[in-house]
Amino acid sequence: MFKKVLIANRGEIAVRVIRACQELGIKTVAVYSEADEHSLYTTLADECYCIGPPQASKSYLNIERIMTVAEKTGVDAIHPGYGFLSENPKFAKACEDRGIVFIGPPVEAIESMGSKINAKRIMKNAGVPVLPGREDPIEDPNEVIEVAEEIGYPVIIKASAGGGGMGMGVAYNKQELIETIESTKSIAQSAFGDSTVFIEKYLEKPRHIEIQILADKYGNVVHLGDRECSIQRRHQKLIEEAPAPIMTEELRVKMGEAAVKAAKAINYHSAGTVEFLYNNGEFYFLEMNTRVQVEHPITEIITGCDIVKEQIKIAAGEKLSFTQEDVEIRGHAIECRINAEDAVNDFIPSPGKIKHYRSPGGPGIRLDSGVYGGAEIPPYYDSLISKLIAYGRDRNEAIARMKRALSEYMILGVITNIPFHKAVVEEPDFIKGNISTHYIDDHAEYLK
Ligand SMILES: Nc1ncc2cc(-c3cccc4ccccc34)c(N3CC[C@@H](N)C3)nc2n1
Ligand SMILES: [Ca+2]
Repeated sequence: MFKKVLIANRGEIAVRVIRACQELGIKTVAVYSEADEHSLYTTLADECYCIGPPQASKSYLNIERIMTVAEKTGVDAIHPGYGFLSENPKFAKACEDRGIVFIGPPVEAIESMGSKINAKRIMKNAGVPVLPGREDPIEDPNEVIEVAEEIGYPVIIKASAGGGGMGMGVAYNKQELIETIESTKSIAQSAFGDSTVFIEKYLEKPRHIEIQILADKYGNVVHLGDRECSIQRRHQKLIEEAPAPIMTEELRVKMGEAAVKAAKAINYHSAGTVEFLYNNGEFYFLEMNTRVQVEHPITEIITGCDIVKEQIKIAAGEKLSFTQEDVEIRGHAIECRINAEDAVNDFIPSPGKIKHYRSPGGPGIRLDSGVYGGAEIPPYYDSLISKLIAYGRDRNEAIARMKRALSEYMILGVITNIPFHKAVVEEPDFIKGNISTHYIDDHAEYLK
């Protein structure tokens, strides 16, 4: 097992990884920018080093500075968390070149899943259901018009180097298709330096259901069930839950098998998530995320599995200590992402100093927080303050506990989206489980 690990991240996920390391008896090294000098995670780590000014490009995205600290402190491994360098193959490679274990998947897996066209082609060949369309780059618009007519409008044009909703355009007819190809190509070129785009059938109101995977370095792959992540705004998830309200035992087995097949197809190891679109009974591969995700705690709570500890053990060369038969889903968990943003004012970020802070608690409540009373929320990074998770024996109990915890949670000094979350957990459609990726748009009036 590792003796010392560097956490190349900040905020609540840095706290989360430090906690997992402490439980495994591993020493921790934190890195921080000048904006995070007095943050919670730096006080919990055994050692901490400043790696630069607040701008992410000069700190949390600066591979050389992180490597310098890693080598100076003699760490055995680096955990990238999520975001920042977590899905950057160059970072994973830089670790390996220095004999430092990257706590994540093989470099090749990060690379292949980073190309959405490549990922789709691999999954289709592996027998994983994919949306109708083509898995090769669009060259000749006329040929694409034929494909669009074959699969039927509406169609969606997606950037292969995109992901998480960046670089997508929907076309409802031939005219729009030609325009959408051009506009998506130019966005892709300027955003990712790669104008490769592809076409697929557009689903009007799908649900976003994802499967959590754990795979060791010896070919053992298990899934830890499903999560519903449809309540998003501009591709930023706000509320996630496990299991998905529409999930049945039979569908979970089918989606779980597809996700395990996907992981095996790319010789995956570590924690990973296979994202699917679900549409009246059918599900289709969307993307594979080669990192631990923000919403991993809801899966931890209903399975009893510590995903971050499993990741560390896998990276250290241990075999999975359980099989698929051992995985049991019990109860229901909901996560609300608590952001320093003003939901009433178009969700604009609201950085600043937390003047008063009182955490919720009691039965079924878990709070993964990156802050404390008096902490500064900097404007340089995403606005996530903490994740409030409520567990119940069933979905109604989880909702009742979330409602209670949201009313207990007090954060004064910055504006948060707690009022938004309170409105959602009382909204009739949400309570009935009638949610899709258009939930927020469809309930904008109610959620004001
Ligand atoms: N063929 C087809 N049909 C409908 C889709 C709808 C979305 C989508 C669009 C808007 C919000 C979403 C929220 C969760 C999941 C997907 C979405 C979508 N996304 C959004 C982010 C990226 N993961 C892909 N791809 C789609 N692809
Ligand atoms: Ca993704």
